[in-house]
Amino acid sequence: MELSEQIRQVFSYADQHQEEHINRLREAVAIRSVSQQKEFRNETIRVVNHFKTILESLGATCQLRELGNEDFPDGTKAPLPPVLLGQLGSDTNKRTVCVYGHLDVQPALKEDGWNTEPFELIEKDGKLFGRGSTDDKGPVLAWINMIDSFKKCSIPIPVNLKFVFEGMEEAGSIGLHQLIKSLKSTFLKDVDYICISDSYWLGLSRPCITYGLRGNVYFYVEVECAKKDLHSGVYGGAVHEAMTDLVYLLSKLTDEKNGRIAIPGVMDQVRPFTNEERTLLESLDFDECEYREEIGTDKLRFGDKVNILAHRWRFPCLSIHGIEGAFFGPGSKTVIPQKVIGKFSIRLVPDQDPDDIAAKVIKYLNDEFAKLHSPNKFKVIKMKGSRPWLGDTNDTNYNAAKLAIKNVYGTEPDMTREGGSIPVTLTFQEVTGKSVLLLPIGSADDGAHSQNEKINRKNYIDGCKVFAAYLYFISIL
Ligand SMILES: C[C@H](N)C(=O)N[C@@H](Cc1c[nH]cn1)C(=O)O
Ligand SMILES: [Zn+2]
Ligand SMILES: [Zn+2]
Repeated sequence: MELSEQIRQVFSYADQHQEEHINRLREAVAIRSVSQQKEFRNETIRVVNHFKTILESLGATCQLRELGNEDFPDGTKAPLPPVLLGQLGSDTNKRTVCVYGHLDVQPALKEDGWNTEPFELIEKDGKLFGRGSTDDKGPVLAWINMIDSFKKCSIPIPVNLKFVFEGMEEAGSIGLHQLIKSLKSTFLKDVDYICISDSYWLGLSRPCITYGLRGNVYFYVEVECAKKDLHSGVYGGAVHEAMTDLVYLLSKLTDEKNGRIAIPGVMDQVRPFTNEERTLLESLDFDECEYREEIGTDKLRFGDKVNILAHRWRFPCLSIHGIEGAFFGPGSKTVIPQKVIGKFSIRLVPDQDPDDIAAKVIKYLNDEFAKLHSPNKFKVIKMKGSRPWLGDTNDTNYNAAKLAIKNVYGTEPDMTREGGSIPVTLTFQEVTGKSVLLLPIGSADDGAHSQNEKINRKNYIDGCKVFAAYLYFISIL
């Protein structure tokens, strides 16, 4: 099925106005909307207002929905950024597509190993470097560039659009689930399809459609041994050190030889791996060597494509992220930290449930701590949880996306799952009863959450075309 001449005009406009579209990304990247750090909360609020102004300038009607405060473990509070709801078009003869995206980003400091300032968009060799360039400000702006291109060409957008843009996704989408539920019979009532662009291609050149996400459950393990940090020459040998207890506990989370999760019962709800899944994974265009090189490692846990992809997407994994309170700077400080907080999370797959997994983790760590007979204060806290999601790939939403990709890239997309989490995806599906599609535009090597995050100029500009073509096919299928 071919595109109309009008959609081709929109494509030409996007090609000819690349610099304007890149400037939009430059402005957005410059807003330090780091949702996990309280000190940037004003910036997460500012970014939502920034996108409201852009949407309104394109003719959308917008409203901000307040979500109240975030409560922190230390008893403090901070206001949550509002959620931006937008609407463009209300023609009852057209279908309505709801686009979700997030405007917050992961933390980033130049000292983490960035080659450039993370909150300054810098182009080098066709790559646009900057925090949020691919996750998720770039893809959200590709939707906006698409609208701008239709408007400037005076071509009607073939569907009605609704937007749900939030500023807390990287911090677990606090409060958003309740809001989505409350919008069921109002804002979301007439939505026919939902589309999210917040995942990545499997490789560097072949586009994908994503139909599955892992969930996530995040834990803090606190151990406290003293009322202040201690000199290890003066107190070492006399105290039960908090760090020693914590390192022991963290070492008990996975099996030391193969890295499997060692918490009893955690694997019970994982669906069996079928031959059909194996065949699907075998068919995908994925280069193990390219993946290994991108990571910068000589050896992965598995040497073959099927196992690598299965363990990225459809089996759970446990990652230890850091230790708050531990000495980490250069030099050889001889300190015994007073209190340390180990941070780890487990990515979840169907049919695991975050609350059930949390209960198992908390019991296990309490049992292991009891074995130490330590006098230290000990606490395990479940911080946030999100459920895994699987979509149905054989409906108009997915067919429109497949045709859009075929028309923009001249190739069929790979059908992939994603190992990351977008907490609100399943909530959208359950509340609306409508199809949710993940339509990534970024490449596998974009480095979301990592140093030197980027989006390729070509992916950013072509993303706008994919979205235009997708809406066209939604309107005619
Ligand atoms: C896939 C998406 N772009 C993403 O990066 N999601 C985050 C969301 C998150 C943060 N904490 C828990 N979930 C992710 O998968 O880490
Ligand atoms: Zn992210
Ligand atoms: Zn994201």
